[in-house]
Amino acid sequence: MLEISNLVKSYGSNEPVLKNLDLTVDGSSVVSIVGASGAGKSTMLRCINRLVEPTSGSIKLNGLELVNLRGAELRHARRKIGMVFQGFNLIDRLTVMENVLSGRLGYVSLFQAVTRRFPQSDIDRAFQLMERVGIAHYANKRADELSGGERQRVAVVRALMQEPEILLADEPTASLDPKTSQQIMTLLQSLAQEMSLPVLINIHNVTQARMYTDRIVGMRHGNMIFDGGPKDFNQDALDAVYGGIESPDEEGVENEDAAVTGVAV
Ligand SMILES: Nc1ncnc2c1ncn2[C@@H]1O[C@H](COP(=O)(O)OP(=O)(O)OP(=O)(O)O)[C@@H](O)[C@H]1O
Repeated sequence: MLEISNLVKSYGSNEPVLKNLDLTVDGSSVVSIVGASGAGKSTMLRCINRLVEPTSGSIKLNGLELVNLRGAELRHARRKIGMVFQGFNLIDRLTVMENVLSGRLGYVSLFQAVTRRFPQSDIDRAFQLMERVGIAHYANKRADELSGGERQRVAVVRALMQEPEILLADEPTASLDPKTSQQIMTLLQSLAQEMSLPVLINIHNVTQARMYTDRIVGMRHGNMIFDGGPKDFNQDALDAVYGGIESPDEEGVENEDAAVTGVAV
């Protein structure tokens, strides 16, 4: 379970970009974080894995306070936080398997890491997960030979190799076409269920947030101004979150839905 309370983040002496946020997410929930550009979505996600230092407040993952951890304790805690990015963040010149195994770097010795001698149990788990997401046949291909959707699957498997207790996804579908985006969202939804893994997704596509997540959190100017089910995220909520600005992906919704009818994942 993730428990965020009174989270504040200010960059330098500027006005806080996160203002006393509270958020609790339990196992297997898939939560979308929506909001206009600059609302603070990425900052919140990055405070959780401490890529950004919170100014004050508390972030607990399964009871462990993450704020103020240092050194080895922080490295150990980070192993339990998987992250998936818009740009996939793979190492292009390495194979799919090598990228996937890099998810174990926090668990192996320096010697094993440098010589890339991973335990057989890691290799077995890598194949198991690659099978699960449909990329096992690409194990020996270079990462840069894959399509965007395939690359994001590699990134998801790499994150799962960390044996995470939470998965954070920062606009995981923003670089993908509509059909592939839907496949990735369905995949994240299924994995959350199968692994009892809470998943937090920063997403600009409100249609996908409504379709593929259990809960939507709406942010505006660093405040959480909506927290509810997809059905409750109606026009009023949309207007409140986006303040009359058209949300980026409300346009063309019908086309997108039509494009993905019958997609199997
Ligand atoms: N490293 C930084 N230094 C100073 N200000 C920052 C930094 N990172 C983000 N900000 C500011 O914090 C605010 C929130 O940014 P953040 O990236 O969290 O928003 P967001 O909701 O994720 O936006 P987007 O949807 O465009 O990614 C913005 O005003 C941004 O300019």
